[in-house]
Amino acid sequence: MSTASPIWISDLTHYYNRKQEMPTLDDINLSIPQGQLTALIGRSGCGKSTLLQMVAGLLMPTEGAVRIRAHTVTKPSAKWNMMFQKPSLYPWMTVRENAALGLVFAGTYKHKKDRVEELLDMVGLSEHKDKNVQDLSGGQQQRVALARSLATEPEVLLLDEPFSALDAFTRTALQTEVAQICHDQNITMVLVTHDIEEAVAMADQVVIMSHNPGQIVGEKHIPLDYPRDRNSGEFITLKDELFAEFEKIDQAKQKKPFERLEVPKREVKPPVDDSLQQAS
Ligand SMILES: Nc1ncnc2c1ncn2[C@@H]1O[C@H](COP(=O)(O)OP(=O)(O)OP(=O)(O)O)[C@@H](O)[C@H]1O
Repeated sequence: MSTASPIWISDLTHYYNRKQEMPTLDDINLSIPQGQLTALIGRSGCGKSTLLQMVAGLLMPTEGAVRIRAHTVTKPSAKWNMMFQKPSLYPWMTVRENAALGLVFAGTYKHKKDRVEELLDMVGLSEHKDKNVQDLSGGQQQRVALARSLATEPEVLLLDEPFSALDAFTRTALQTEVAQICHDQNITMVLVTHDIEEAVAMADQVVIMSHNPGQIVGEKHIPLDYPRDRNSGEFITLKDELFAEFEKIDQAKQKKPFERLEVPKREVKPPVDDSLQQAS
């Protein structure tokens, strides 16, 4: 089982270039407790992927910092794995070889071969392990990417719209499975999505962002057990409440399209100031 870590995002502001009047991300403060499943939702262009890339260490903020456990994130790490909309597999390799890649790079595959086998079984690919990944469907390829992400026993799993290219049945199945796996293995998950139903299906906490500038304008706790019944009254009510929240934000933005919305300052105090310490 992984030992998941809390994420601290403090006073984070980002400009992609100096000519921008409004920052892409504006004074983002967010703490994500250990093992929590968080969804970032917001309209296209509000900065969700930018924020996720900063948590992944793929992009540095103009101001502020992301910390995972006691480390300031300054570069990618196998401890926090990212999954994208496209599974980015090596087409000439088999399912097993692709799933093992993270371990091969870490030099630990020899000792952890069994883990790859177990994960491929867990994600429903038992019969496909020796196939070339090109011969799999999109959903199966995304399962390979999931097995590869989990093989290195990440503390944090970062998902950038990972299921949006899949058909509705596969998408629903993977949403349920990934949430259950993260929940069971105490992995801290951050999911970027446009899809309110996906957020309610997978997350413990939904963070709502607005655009121009990208701000956190709301947060909603989803107090439902896993696996979740999408037809239950509670599920539908939570989904409706999130839609209503979204509409409220849209109306506020229509009145002030390029202004900050007034939201209470969120206080996030990371436990230690270790800005010189880097994650390995
Ligand atoms: N490399 C870049 N250089 C300059 N601007 C960028 C870059 N990447 C993103 N942006 C801009 O930053 C803003 C936020 O983009 P981002 O992709 O983070 O939003 P998003 O909420 O994830 O959008 P979507 O839901 O459509 O994927 C957008 O206005 C986008 O055009």
